[in-house]
Amino acid sequence: MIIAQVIVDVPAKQVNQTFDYLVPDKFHDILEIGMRVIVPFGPRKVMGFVINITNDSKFKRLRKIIDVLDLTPVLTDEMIELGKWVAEHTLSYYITAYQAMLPQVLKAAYKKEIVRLTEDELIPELEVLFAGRDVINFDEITKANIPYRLVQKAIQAGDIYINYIVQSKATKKYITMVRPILEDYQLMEALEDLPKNAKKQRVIIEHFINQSEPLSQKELIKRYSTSYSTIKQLKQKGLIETYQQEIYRHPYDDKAFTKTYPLPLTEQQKKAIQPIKQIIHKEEHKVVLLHGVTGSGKTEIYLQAIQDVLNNGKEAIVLVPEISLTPQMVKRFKGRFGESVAVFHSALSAGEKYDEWRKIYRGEVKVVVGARSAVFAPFENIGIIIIDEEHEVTYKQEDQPRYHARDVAIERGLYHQCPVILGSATPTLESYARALKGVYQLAVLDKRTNNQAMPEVKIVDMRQELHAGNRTMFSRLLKLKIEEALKRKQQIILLLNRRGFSTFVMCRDCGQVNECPHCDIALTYHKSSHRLKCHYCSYEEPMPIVCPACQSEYIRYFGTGTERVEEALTKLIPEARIIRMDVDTTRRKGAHERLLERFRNYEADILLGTQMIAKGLDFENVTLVGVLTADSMLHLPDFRSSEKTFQLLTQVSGRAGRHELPGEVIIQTYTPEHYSIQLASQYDYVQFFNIEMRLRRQFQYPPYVFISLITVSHPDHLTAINITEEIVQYLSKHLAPQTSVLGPTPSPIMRIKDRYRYQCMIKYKKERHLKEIINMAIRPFEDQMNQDELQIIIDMQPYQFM
Ligand SMILES: Nc1ncnc2c1ncn2[C@@H]1O[C@H](COP(=O)(O)OP(=O)(O)OP(=O)(O)O)[C@@H](O)[C@H]1O
Ligand SMILES: [Zn+2]
Ligand SMILES: [Zn+2]
Repeated sequence: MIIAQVIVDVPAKQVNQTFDYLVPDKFHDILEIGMRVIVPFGPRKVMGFVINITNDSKFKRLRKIIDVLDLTPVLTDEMIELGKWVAEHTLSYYITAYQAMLPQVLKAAYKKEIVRLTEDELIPELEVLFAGRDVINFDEITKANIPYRLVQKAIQAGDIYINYIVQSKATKKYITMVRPILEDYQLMEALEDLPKNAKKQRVIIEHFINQSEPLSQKELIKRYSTSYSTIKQLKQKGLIETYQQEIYRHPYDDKAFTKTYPLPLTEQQKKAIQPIKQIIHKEEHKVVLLHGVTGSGKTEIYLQAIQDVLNNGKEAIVLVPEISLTPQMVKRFKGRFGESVAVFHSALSAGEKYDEWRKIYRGEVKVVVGARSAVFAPFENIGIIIIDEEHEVTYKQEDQPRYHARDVAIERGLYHQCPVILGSATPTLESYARALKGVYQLAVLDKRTNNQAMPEVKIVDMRQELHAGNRTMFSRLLKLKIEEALKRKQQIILLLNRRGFSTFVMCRDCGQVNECPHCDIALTYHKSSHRLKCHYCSYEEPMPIVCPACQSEYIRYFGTGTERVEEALTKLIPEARIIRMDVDTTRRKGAHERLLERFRNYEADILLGTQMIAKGLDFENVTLVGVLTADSMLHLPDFRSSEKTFQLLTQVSGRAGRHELPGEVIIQTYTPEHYSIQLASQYDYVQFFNIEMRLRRQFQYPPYVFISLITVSHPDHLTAINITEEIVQYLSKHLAPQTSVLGPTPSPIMRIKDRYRYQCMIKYKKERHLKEIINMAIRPFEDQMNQDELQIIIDMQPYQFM
C-alpha cells in the first residue's frame, strides 16, 4: 500500500494539515514528493501538494488520488520544509505558503499540452500520438493509456516537455495584425479604382502590393502616418483584413547587453568584500550587513561575490525592491553574467514569470534578480543570497502569508550554508542593532567610489517662507537653484513625499471635507478626470459644483498632488520641461521605464515624482535634488515614521552628483529642527541610530521588543469592538505579565470598504508559545469567520499600521 500525504487547496483552519490518500497502481512509478495531484475532497475535486509518501496510515478508509499533475516535482525537499516554516512563522495555512512559493501558472486553472522538442524518433507510443504534430493535448496521453513512466522518461531525455496554458486571458498577449485578402493583381485593380485623393488608403495598398506579409496595425499606422479609420475603410472595401495574433514576449532577450568586467576594487571595497569571500569559501552561513553610503559601490561588491559563487558551481539570488528593478539594474547583472541571469518582477505576465521560473528550476540560469518573491527561487545549490536596500518595506508581504523576505533568505542561507548579504545606505534599526551585537557581521563603505563628496544639503524652513509672503510650494532658494541648474543645462529631481500626495476637496465656508462613503478617508481629487476617488476602495464620484453640506460655491481642492505641483511649477518656471512620475502616469506597463528613459535622454529638465523616483536611479546630469515636503511622513501613526523619513531623505539625496558634476540638495520642511531631517542632511546614520534607539527603548518599540498585530474587521461596529475585546482579554490572561496587550484600539483608518477595523497590539520580549496562544484566542471565532463577514488578520511582524 502506498500512501501520499497531501496538503489540499482548501485554505481553512480545519483543513490546515495533511490528508492521506491511496496511490493507485498506475501512479506508483511516477509519483514523487513535491508533485501536485488532484484528489477528492468531500464532494469536490481539489488540487494538492504531495508532502510525503509512506506505507501506512492511521486511517482505515482512504480515498484515491485521481490524477497526478506533474511528471517532475514542483517543490524540492527544501521548499517543502521552507513552506512549513513560512506557514508556521506567519500563522498562515500551509497551502497558502506553498502557493506563494510557486508561479501563478502552477496554481491557476490551466490546460496542459505536450510539446515536441526533438526531430529524432520518439518511442513508438508517442510517435503515433503526435502523428506529425508538434504539440498535442495532454489529455490525449491519458486517453491513449500511455504509461506515465514512459512520458516521464521522454521528458527527462529532453525530447518533450509539458506546457501549462493558463485559461485566464490576461496571460496571453495579442496584437492586431493586418494582411491583404486579395492577390497582387486584384490589389492593383483596386488601387486604380481608389479615388486619387484617398492618399492614405493608396499608400497602404501599395505597401501590400510590394509585400504581402502581414504587418501589425500599429506599425502600419506609424510607418505611413495613417490612422485606424483608414484601415477600417480598406477593411470595409474588402481589400484587407485584421486578426489577432498572440505574441510571446522575451522581456529582455531583445536588448543587447554589453559585456562588463570586474572593476578593480577600491581599498574600501576590498576590505568590505574580504569577509564575504571568506564565508563563501568556507561554505558557512553568516549574515553580513553591508552599510554603504549611496554611490559607494555596493553593487560591484555583489557582482564580484556572485562571480566567486558561480566559480564554485553554485547559484545566487539577488533581491532588489520592485521599483529599482529598472532596465538599468537588469543591465548591470546581465552585462556581467549574460544569459545565466533570470529576472523576476511583477510586470512580467504570468507566462513570462513561469518561463523564468522554469529556467531556474531546470538549472538553465545561475543567478536570479528579482523582487520579494524571488527569494523562493527553486535553486538547489545556493551559494549567496543578497538583499539590496534591505530597509525597504516592500520586502514584507502584506498579504497571506505575511512573510518578510529577509527572514526567508536567512532561513534558506542556513539550509544551504551560505552567506546572506544585507546591503543599504540606511539599514533598518533591527539589522544595525544586530550587527552591533555581533549577530550579523558589519562591513562599511563610507565613501563614494569616485571620492566625490556627498552632495551638500540645505534645509529650508517653509514657515519662514510663509512669513516672508511666499505662498507657493517652492521656496525662494529652491526656485533660484532650479533656475541656475536650468541655465547650466543640468537636470533636477523633485520629490513629493507620498503622503502629501493627496489632494482633498474642502468647502471654504463650512470646512466640509468630502469623504468616501465607505471608508474613513478623504476622497482624492483627480484633475485629469475631474473626479473624486477613494484610494482604498476605488469608489468615485464627480467633483461637486457646490458643497454638499451648505451649498456654498466656494468649494475647492487643497493639498499638493503631483498634478498640482506640476501646474504650479510650470507657472513658476515656464521654460522647464517636466516629466511627472506618479501612480497615474506609470499605470501602464512599461510606462515607468519609458519616462526614466526620456529623462535620461535629456528630453526633460525636471523629474517630478513620488517615492518611486527616490531609489536606485543613477543619472549623470542630475545636480540638484529638491524635496518639497520632507515632513509629510513624520506624523503618520507608525513608530517607524522617523526612520522612514530619514531613509527617504538619504536615498533621494544620494541621487545628486553621482558622477563628475557636484550635487546639491534642498529639503523644504515645516519642522527643520526634527532630528531625522537634521541628521539626514548631515548623512549621519550612526547618530540617527543612537537617538532613534533611545526613543524606541523609551516607548518600547522594536528592536527592543517584538510586536504582533491582530486586526479585527466587521461591517457591524459593535461586533468588531466586542470580538477584539474578547481576544485582548484572552491574550492578557494567557501571556506573560511583562507582555503588554493593547486594545481594542480603532485602526488609524477605522473604516475601509464599509468594514469597521479594530486592533490589538502585542508587545513582548519573550513569549515561547505566542503563536499557539494567538491561535487559541481566535479559535472561538473560526466558524464565524467562515460563515459570517468577520475577518481577523494576524501579522506577526507588522510594517503597516493603517
Ligand atoms: N571599484 C570601482 N571602480 C570604479 N568605479 C566603480 C567601482 N565600483 C563601483 N563603481 C561605480 O561607482 C558607481 C556607484 O556604484 P554603485 O551603483 O554600485 O553604488 P551603490 O552603493 O550600489 O549605490 P546606491 O546605493 O546609490 O544604489 C557606479 O557607477 C559604479 O559603476
Ligand atoms: Zn460647505
Ligand atoms: Zn473608499
